[in-house]
Amino acid sequence: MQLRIGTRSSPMALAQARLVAALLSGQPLEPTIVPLSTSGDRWGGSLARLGGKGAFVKELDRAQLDGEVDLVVHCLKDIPGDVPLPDGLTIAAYLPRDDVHDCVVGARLADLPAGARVGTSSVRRAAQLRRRHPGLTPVPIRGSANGRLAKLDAGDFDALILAVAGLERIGEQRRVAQILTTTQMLPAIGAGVLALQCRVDDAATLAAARALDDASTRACVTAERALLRELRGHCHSPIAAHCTDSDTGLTLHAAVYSADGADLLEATDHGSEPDKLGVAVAGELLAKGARTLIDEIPH
Ligand SMILES: NCc1[nH]cc(CCC(=O)O)c1CC(=O)O
Repeated sequence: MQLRIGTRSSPMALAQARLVAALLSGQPLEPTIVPLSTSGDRWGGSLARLGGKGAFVKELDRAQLDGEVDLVVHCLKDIPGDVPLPDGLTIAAYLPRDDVHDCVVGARLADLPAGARVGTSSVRRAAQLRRRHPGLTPVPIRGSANGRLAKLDAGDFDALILAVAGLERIGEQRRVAQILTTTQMLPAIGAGVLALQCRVDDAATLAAARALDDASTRACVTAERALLRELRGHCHSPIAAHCTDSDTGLTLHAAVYSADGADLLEATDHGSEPDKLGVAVAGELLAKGARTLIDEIPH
């Protein structure tokens, strides 16, 4: 049976699709990769003007609903948290979480001089950077991870903040100068997790994808995404969270920042039911005033 995997065309997305194809290959499946170009990839301007991060996933979703592809591989981090998945689509599997950390490329943060330009477009990363390193200047950057590395090499920036998992996927992990601990840089919701999306009526693809689902990762990201949903966070929200799973159950730690990093609200809770845990931690953050910080930043 042929199984067409739809993906964005960036080197990172193609690497992810190849990884999933390798995991799925074997009788009776013959995975093929169908690279699609999304308006998010073609557009060089501000993502906010294109409708946010959703620009990267919307067109893949449409191609899948139209039957052009059978399986779509998304970075979970890129799937909007404030809107439900389109009707007719479901996440059949979450692959085991890769490295969840952000890192610095080009220099260690402590070695950078005052005023150094640190490339990141993430409100979450910029807020945490401003909070811990007020002397450094976060500067917006767009494009694929490979494109960002090229801009660093061209001298446009003094350092970059990127996800370790992304650099590993494009074979550039040697460029990591400093791994940031989750205390130094609390990760994005869903960081390091690949989501395998299927049509709800496609039993054959669903069955193949479900075999790759990692239950522990599913529990953790279900808690993280329940939090995001309750906070009504969008891709420009300064929200960070990390859920871990151990013998004693799930622990969800979450934070909401002001864009300048001056304000920080934090909450941590334990539990065994992922959705309830996410709702509980979101409730604590809202009780502390998270709504005001989140709504300060335009969608
Ligand atoms: N926003 C783009 C994006 N989406 C997922 C990853 C990396 C892999 C991951 O965390 O799943 C990246 C690149 C980055 O943030 O450096």
